[in-house]
Amino acid sequence: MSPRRRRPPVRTLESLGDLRSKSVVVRCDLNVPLRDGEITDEGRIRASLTTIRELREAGARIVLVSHLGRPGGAPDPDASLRPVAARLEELLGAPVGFVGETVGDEAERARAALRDGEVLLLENLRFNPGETSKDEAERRAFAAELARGADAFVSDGFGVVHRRQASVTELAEALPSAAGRLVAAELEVLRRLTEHPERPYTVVLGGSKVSDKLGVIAHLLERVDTLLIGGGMLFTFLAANGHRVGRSLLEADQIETVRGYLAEAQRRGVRIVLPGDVVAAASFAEDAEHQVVPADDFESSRFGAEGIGLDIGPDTARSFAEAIGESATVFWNGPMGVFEFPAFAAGTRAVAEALAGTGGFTVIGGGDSAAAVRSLGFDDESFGHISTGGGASLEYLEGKTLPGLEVLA
Ligand SMILES: Nc1ncnc2c1ncn2[C@@H]1O[C@H](COP(=O)(O)OP(=O)(O)OP(=O)(O)O)[C@@H](O)[C@H]1O
Ligand SMILES: O=C(O)[C@H](O)COP(=O)(O)O
Repeated sequence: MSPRRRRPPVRTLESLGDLRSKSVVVRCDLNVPLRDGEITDEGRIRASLTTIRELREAGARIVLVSHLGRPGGAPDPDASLRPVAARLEELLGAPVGFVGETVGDEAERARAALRDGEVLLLENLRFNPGETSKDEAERRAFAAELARGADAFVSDGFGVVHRRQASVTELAEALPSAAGRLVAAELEVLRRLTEHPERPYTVVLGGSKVSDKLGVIAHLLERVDTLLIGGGMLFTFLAANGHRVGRSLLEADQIETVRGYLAEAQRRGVRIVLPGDVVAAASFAEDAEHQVVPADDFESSRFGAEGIGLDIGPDTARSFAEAIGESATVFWNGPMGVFEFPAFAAGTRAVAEALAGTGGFTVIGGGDSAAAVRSLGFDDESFGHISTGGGASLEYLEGKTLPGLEVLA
């Protein structure tokens, strides 16, 4: 097992001293799922409230910044934070100003006009190329614009602490900075998973950010007893075992890597459970015709090589539920299928039920995973913890140094 560095604690709000009449920029992760302009899960907005309320009570002048989606450095009306400002205002029970730009004259005027305890949300950070630039100087320049006129920075977007982006890393370096309450609370739970996980320890992986998350597996193999693979990720595993997967999500250039994981798991005695059956659909659509097929014969469905895998099958769901039931600790990231379409939500529901029903310590990580369990009718109390960060919590569990936490230590 690789040596486990103890991570230094992050600075908390107390380190910033008295914030009355101070201009405080708060990085939140308000990246909520939207459907036709409607917020379909407001968990991340609710999770941000504790810090905002505390700063209001402290009399700070609060400038909130966040990203939404991946608009690629240019304005995109479909990724505007305006609907989020409206919902935040309702949940906070206090006015939340909004300006349609992140930096510029209008933003500067609105920031300067804030009075003690008032809240302003700026437009999507990722409309600006400097936010996600690979060039450190560009990120630094954008962070300097965000920092202008501010006295302090609070990092509370747990979902992005694994990103080296201007509002996460360079902004924290530009101002006196500390972790907000959400980041601190998330770290407390995740520390329990990394330092003393009760065994057997099972990790369930799914979702669609396959290339982001495959790499996590190498590190998880050193730490877990069982890995259950569903969601978009499973098809790269099936391909690694020599099976055809039609038009399903596939990272062809990762097949060799995945073969390496399978061999390594065998060497270490880690159980990787792959689906025995999957749901093949005629197309990626809510009302697509579909059929359950053996995972090792995916193209045997009536859609042949045109089929696209959108969920794990019922046998797989049962075997995953059984493995979860036998575990003392379970971490789950990524839906098992395209749960947004009811016809392909059964696998995700089965896994959620198994987590809710086990006596073990359960943690769900990820914006979409959290949205999935809530949309299927589970309440947050059914699970040990629902983390707002998908990629972030996984990278934390991997043992990686997260850039957004390093700058707060
Ligand atoms: N077989 C599949 N094919 C395509 N997409 C899938 C499949 N299974 C699940 N998905 C999609 O995966 C998406 C969620 O994946 P993602 O990796 O973003 O999850 P998350 O970790 O919970 O979220 P985040 O990383 O954004 O916090 C869902 O929108 C779901 O429809
Ligand atoms: O949804 C997430 O995991 C966070 O909001 C981070 O988004 P990103 O993967 O686009 O950086």
